[in-house]
Amino acid sequence: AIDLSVTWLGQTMPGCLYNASGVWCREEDELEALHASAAAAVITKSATLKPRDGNPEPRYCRTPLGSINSMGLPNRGFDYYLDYARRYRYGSGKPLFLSLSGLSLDDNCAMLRRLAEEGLPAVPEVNLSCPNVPGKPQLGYDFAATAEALEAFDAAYSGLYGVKLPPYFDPAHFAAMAEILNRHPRLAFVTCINSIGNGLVVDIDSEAVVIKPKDGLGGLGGDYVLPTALANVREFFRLLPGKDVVGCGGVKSGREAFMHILAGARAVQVGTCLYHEGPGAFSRIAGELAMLMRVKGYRSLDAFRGRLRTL
Ligand SMILES: O=C1NC(=O)NC(C(=O)O)N1
Repeated sequence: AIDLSVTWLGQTMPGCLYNASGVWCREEDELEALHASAAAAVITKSATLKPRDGNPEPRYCRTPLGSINSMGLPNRGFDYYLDYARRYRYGSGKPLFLSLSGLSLDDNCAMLRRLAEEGLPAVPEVNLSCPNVPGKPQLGYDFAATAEALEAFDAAYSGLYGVKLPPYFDPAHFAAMAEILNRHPRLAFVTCINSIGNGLVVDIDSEAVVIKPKDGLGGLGGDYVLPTALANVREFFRLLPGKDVVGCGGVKSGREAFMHILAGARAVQVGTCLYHEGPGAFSRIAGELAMLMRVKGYRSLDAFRGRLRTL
């Protein structure tokens, strides 16, 4: 039999696929649908301390190659997701991750401290990479600010946590970030990647952009981002010994999930594809991955994780 289970963060989850933060996870009924699906874990929409409406619509658009979004962190606020985390069924074996995207370092630390006080099994994934809040540059592109933030996170939260990284495009940037991330032993995982920020999709019929915020600039997902996502997974897999890398970006079938794991991913998140297919995507993709493994003679993910060959 094919084993798709993943052991990390001191627990074993029944599979390797779950949602990317932001997709199918803002409302409790969405989260419950994910938990009831073949998703092996659940992560909540990035929370800010207070509820947010987000950016004006249209703010999401599907394209033949994926998606563009400038949601602007619309969410129910930290208390809503903390309340959900209090009632979540951890006994299912499906971990719950809380995505935190504070609008300031103080907000991120306040949320981490509140979460620590609760002593819940939920694991924080701190979003360093939202590209869509006007006036808020992506923290992950400011190395000094990232270094300062991680020191503060360590002081605010005594458990294991992760960060959601933006895509990087230069070996010097991979090295600079790895040097910072490797200072933090309780930073247990990085999720690579968030959307490729500030793309521009043009509709030639209307001769206009397709989303309203930021004059049409938005984060790209889907086929557009797969090679960049795989590069970030493989580089951080090499550069962060002892940490896990979660793959996110361009996964729409067992093939891309296989690629992410081959590149080193411990687990794999699904965003754009989930947005359009719904939670049924998880059983389809898991089945395709299992079939691919069977054909190749792999019985578990450990048999090929990180074994991407170079020439
Ligand atoms: O981190 C984020 N990445 C995105 O692509 N969009 C959302 C958002 O805009 O809320 N946040």
